[in-house]
Amino acid sequence: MEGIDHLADERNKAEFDVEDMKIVWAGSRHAFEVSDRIARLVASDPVFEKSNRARLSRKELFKSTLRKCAHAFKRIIELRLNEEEAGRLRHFIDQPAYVDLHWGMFVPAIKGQGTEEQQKKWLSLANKMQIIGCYAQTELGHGSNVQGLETTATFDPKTDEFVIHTPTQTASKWWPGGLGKVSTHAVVYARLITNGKDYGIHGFIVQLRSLEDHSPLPNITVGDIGTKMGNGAYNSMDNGFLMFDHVRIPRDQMLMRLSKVTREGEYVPSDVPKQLVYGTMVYVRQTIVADASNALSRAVCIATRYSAVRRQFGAHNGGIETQVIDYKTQQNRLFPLLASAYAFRFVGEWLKWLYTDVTERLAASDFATLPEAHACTAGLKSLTTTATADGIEECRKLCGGHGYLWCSGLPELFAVYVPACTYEGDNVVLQLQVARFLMKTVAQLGSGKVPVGTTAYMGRAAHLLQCRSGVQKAEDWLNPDAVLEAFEARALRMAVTCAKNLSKFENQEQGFQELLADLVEAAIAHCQLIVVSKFIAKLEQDIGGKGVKKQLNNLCYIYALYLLHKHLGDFLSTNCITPKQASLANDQLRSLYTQVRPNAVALVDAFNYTDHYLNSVLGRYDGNVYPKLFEEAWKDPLNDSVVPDGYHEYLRPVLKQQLRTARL
Ligand SMILES: CC/C=C\C/C=C\C/C=C\C/C=C/C(=O)SCCNC(=O)CCNC(=O)[C@H](O)C(C)(C)COP(=O)(O)OP(=O)(O)OC[C@H]1O[C@@H](n2cnc3c(N)ncnc32)[C@H](O)[C@@H]1OP(=O)(O)O
Ligand SMILES: Cc1cc2nc3c(=O)[nH]c(=O)nc-3n(C[C@H](O)[C@H](O)[C@H](O)COP(=O)(O)OP(=O)(O)OC[C@H]3O[C@@H](n4cnc5c(N)ncnc54)[C@H](O)[C@@H]3O)c2cc1C
Repeated sequence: MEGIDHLADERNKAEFDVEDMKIVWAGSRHAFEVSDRIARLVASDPVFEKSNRARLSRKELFKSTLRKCAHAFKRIIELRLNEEEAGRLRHFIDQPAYVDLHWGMFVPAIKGQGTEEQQKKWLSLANKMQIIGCYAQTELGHGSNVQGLETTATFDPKTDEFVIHTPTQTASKWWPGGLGKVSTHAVVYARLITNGKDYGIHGFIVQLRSLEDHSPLPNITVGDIGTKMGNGAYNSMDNGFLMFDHVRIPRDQMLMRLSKVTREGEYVPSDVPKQLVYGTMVYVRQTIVADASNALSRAVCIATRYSAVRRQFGAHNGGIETQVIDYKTQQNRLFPLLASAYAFRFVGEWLKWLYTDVTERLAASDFATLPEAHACTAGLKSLTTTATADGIEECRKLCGGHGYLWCSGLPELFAVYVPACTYEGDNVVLQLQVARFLMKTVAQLGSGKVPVGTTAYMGRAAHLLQCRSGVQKAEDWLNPDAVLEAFEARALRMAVTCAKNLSKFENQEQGFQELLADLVEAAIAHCQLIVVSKFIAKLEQDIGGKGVKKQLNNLCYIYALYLLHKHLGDFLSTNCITPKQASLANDQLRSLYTQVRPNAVALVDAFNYTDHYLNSVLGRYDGNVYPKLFEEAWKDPLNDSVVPDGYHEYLRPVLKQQLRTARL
């Protein structure tokens, strides 16, 4: 029935103030108000309709994406939206598009790697979208191994130009978003060659298409790489291929903030770490961590509301059946994901702070925290995207059969989200970067160099390598010190074990390759510790609102104790806890589930998602699921006619044939 809130009973059960929790989730009252206003703006604009996305052909979907982007740009200008508001507008439109790469990578790459003069020239064009850019790094043959890229940029001193060339098929750029059909320009990563010497990978601004008629410029071959996983989903994006046949660009289109090539062709190396050429990736990884909680919370919101609506079994004497959310198995799968959504929100906030801090330090020529910023962004990007992709799929299963329908919102969300485990660095490759950082830190223990920041705990190695958990009863697992010590001891012991095993190899690199799987496990343990510790740190902040802190406390310990339960092998094999303590952690976890249960729907309401943004029949705010499932079914093109197209050609003859056979 329209107008009835089928989840009203659930909402009435809440023991905290949802409006206050909305502010905590958003990060500030200001952030909440901006998000709320812009989400409503998008939801009320028919151009941003998306409920029929799965039924569009790729061409129709792509054209609708262009239309949405153009309309968004028009609205941004008409309403004089600022950068923050424009970013929220793109977010709530919720359709991957070339603009994501233009604003998310092309502009940041120029800001980070261009000289002041280059920024002035290119950003003034890019900011007005008089040019549209993408980030062209990955090639057909190499993505993870950036040093293995083959595209060349050879300096020609006669003309003061670089010659950009694709020497082999595997050197073709392949994957850049926005490249296939839209971008007029790209930041192209290529091997810089001058005076016959290869100086490695550098960034160059290259024009790809005419600003008059959009045709590719001479000697440039460009196109879309083809349809990707899922209906709708990431297919609104024109991921592209690109080949250069000796394309010439002026010397001043090399991004020269870090290193330079002079008019004479002399290479002037950077006086700052060469890794800064990877700076855009650090920036984007940080934004991907912040975004993980958006995707996970969205799936959890759908699964929680539907789990409260859905009833199966348990009716006695004709009574009402059990809401599936009341099954402990459902809670054990759903509530850790709810807790993870909040955990990733807070670690994302912290990572943003870390990124801002390192950026300010770099500007003051302090490079000391760059390795840690790289390890944190790489490791947390890997951890949060893996957990989010797996979590979305788990939410689909939590919704039973109906979760598999496109209109549940979950299949498309999964298909859009899952490449986050690959782009901006394959998640295993990124954890190996963390492992290298940890092995270096362990090697320096005892050298007098005190580990700081997220590795500060390693400085307490003497204690952490021999301590035993003091937990004696289930409630002891709600003590932050007990939880932190267990996670710190586990992370340190795993890292030290890897370091010891590495030292048995004469050739360290060979040893590293042999121990890759263990190293990844140690890196994950370190990253999980970061998330747990940042959640605990959040609880130490001044958080107001009726009952809000209590709920966050419950979620924090669900997150930590669920991880402990899931990775019990690590905690037991490193002797950080005993089997009895593990069992107490489980008892505590069950008790926390019971405490969260009456608040579950309100905890997902606190995300403040509009029905437009969720785009899910199962996750509707009013819980009116069943009539709406029917409405969606009737909209399917197969139901346009009672007898399907093809009946006369293909179905009737078969049925007639069967009749004849049956008569024989
Ligand atoms: C909300 C999102 C907003 C906007 C985006 C919109 C949409 C997003 C959708 C899709 C966009 C996708 C874009 C892309 O995918 S772009 C391509 C991304 N590609 C990668 O991520 C490649 C992954 N590979 C690497 O990053 C590196 O090559 C790797 C880290 C694997 C290093 O390999 P290698 O061991 O060969 O290292 P070297 O290059 O020799 O360097 C070693 C040295 O450098 C340090 N290092 C490495 N990376 C960084 C870094 N980023 N920052 C700082 N330092 C770095 C590394 O630790 C070593 O240090 P040391 O041991 O001291 O020598
Ligand atoms: C949707 C999408 C959008 C993208 N957008 C862009 C873009 O805008 N611009 C751009 O430049 N690129 C983009 N990319 C490319 C992306 O960055 C790369 O695909 C990504 O970095 C992974 O690299 P790869 O494909 O070479 O994987 P590979 O490295 O070939 O990975 C294959 C397997 O090998 C394993 N592996 C590789 N190296 C190691 C190692 N050293 N140790 C152990 N295991 C290893 C990996 O774990 C993985 O299992 C995009 C990709 C996708 C899917």
